[in-house]
Amino acid sequence: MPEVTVKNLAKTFGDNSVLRDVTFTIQDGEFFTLLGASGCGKSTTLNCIAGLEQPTEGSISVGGKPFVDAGAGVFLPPEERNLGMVFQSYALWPHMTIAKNLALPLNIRKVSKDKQKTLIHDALDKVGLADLSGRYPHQLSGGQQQRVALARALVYSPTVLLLDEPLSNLDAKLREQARAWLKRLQEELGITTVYVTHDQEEALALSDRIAVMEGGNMIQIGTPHEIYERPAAPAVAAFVGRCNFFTGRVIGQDGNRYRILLDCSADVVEVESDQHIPASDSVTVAIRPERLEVVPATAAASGVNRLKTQVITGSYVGSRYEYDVRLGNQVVQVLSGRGGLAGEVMLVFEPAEALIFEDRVELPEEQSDLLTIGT
Ligand SMILES: Nc1ncnc2c1ncn2[C@@H]1O[C@H](COP(=O)(O)OP(=O)(O)OP(=O)(O)O)[C@@H](O)[C@H]1O
Repeated sequence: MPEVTVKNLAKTFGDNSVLRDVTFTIQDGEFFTLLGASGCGKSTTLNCIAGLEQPTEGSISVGGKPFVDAGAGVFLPPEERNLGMVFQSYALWPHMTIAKNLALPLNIRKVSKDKQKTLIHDALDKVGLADLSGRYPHQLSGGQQQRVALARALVYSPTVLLLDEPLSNLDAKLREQARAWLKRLQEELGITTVYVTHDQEEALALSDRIAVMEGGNMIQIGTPHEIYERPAAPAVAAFVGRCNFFTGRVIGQDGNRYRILLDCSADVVEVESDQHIPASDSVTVAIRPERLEVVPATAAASGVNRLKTQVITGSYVGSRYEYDVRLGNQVVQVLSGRGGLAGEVMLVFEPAEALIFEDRVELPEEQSDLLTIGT
């Protein structure tokens, strides 16, 4: 299975620049996800790989074969790229049986009828639908139709699988099942896969690596663990998982531990970071709700990062309790195992659990909910 190389890709529609200098390499057999808010350029990137869009600048090659090179005037038509593609709308022909739907791409490739039969059976078998080849699409559930669309993309042994939000028409429960199933299938087949989604949970669960996009730029590429634990920018922390942001100023440093005066409450917090941040610099501190803890105000008051706050609301959300607490003029979200807290509480976190970003995030006057950037 080949490697996909995308270099300095740019795309403009008229005056509208929708992709800027996008560069990445997808390893052989990798499940690689393009993640970002609506309109950030995920589908355009995928369509450039598929040959459905022509990039304004840059190049794409698969397994060393040039698919497009804007500078050199190279453009391989989609039908010569041998890629499997599944869209959000499954695009099955309603008046044709499942077997006939799968035969279409084989007819185009002039595969003999005998061979077609075997290939169609094998492809439907891979997605667990070999028994349903004589049915029409309307006789299948949404989840089954989605599998047929996948079988149709696999039937001619494509070199790379391109999936554009293929699970988004399924209801939540089915979607989770389909996710696990798709991941298993991709691993079994070992097929290089490019997946587009705006669903961060889906991206974390499925991917070997994720590329987070914002406004036509790729802002971080990493494993799900890296993206979640070490987001490269506040926008990544906000988009992947939930995150509280606090602006402040560095007022001291001891080794890799920084003392930061928070704007919202004038509290001083301590945060560990390996970056070099000059004193008096304005920074943003980011902490995920599950990395914060709330304890009764009467609990031990000594130690670092113990901040007096007031509970605004507390609710039980199944596995945990979710609190909104007020820290100065800001609302902070906390996910805690501890229930029944009200009134004044102490907000606690470890210096290594927070992140410092040198870019200062614009916070609203009174933050009423978690800040999401770029959505
Ligand atoms: N054919 C087109 N002509 C003009 N603008 C386009 C065209 N196709 C896409 N765009 C614009 O390019 C930007 C990126 O679109 P794209 O579909 O790649 O985003 P996306 O991240 O996949 O979003 P979504 O998840 O909503 O599909 C959008 O602002 C969109 O309006």
